[in-house]
Amino acid sequence: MSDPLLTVANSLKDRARAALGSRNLVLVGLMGAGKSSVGRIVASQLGIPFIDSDHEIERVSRMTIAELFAAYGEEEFRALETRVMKRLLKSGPRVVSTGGGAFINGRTRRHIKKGGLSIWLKADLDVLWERVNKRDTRPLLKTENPKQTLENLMNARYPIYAQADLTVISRDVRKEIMADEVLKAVVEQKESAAS
Ligand SMILES: Nc1ncnc2c1ncn2[C@@H]1O[C@H](COP(=O)(O)OP(=O)(O)O)[C@@H](O)[C@H]1O
Ligand SMILES: O=C(O)C1=C[C@@H](OP(=O)(O)O)[C@@H](O)[C@H](O)C1
Ligand SMILES: [Mg+2]
Repeated sequence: MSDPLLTVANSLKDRARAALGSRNLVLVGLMGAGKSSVGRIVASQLGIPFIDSDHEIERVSRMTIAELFAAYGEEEFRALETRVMKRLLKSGPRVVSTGGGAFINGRTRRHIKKGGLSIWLKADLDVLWERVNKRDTRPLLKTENPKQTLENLMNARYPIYAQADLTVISRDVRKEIMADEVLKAVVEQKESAAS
């Protein structure tokens, strides 16, 4: 006998997959929002490839993000990020998790708008801080007061992330639940576009 709960779960995946079509699903938002970890789950649920743009940048440059910032500075990093994103978005469907600054860069944002459905994982300061303060891999947070830096980035960037096609609130629930909320948002945008 089929399990009714399983049937609902399957149909959410199938409906989200159908709604996405050949587009890329692009996760944007601040450091710690869960783009990399939730994106991986969403891709596996949809049965399509997952790419994290930071990992791709590290693979092609054979350097870590921290090394790239230290050796070439943020401007060069952004130029490389733009090139990598442009290439990743040429074909789909894929789930592409971006680094937090990608959508803020005008050129990269235009590539995202052209090549994908963008989704902002929006979180409040305390949620982000709890997550990012456990690791020191993020060069932009190597400041005297990293929590204040994060808050400044929130103030500067949130109006721009708000231009994403969809928004999902990233909260302290399991990553699998966040992934389901992303899938639901994809389904709902399709249904509201059709009505
Ligand atoms: N929903 C969640 N619940 C608990 N921890 C989470 C959740 N989402 C992400 N994390 C953790 O927060 C940290 C940052 O997540 P990550 O996916 O790297 O974010 P981003 O790519 O947006 O910077 C990681 O350690 C990750 O395991
Ligand atoms: O917000 C940013 O400008 C950055 C976010 C990082 O990615 P995550 O958002 O995945 O941490 C990484 O791309 C780099 O450290 C710069
Ligand atoms: Mg990430």
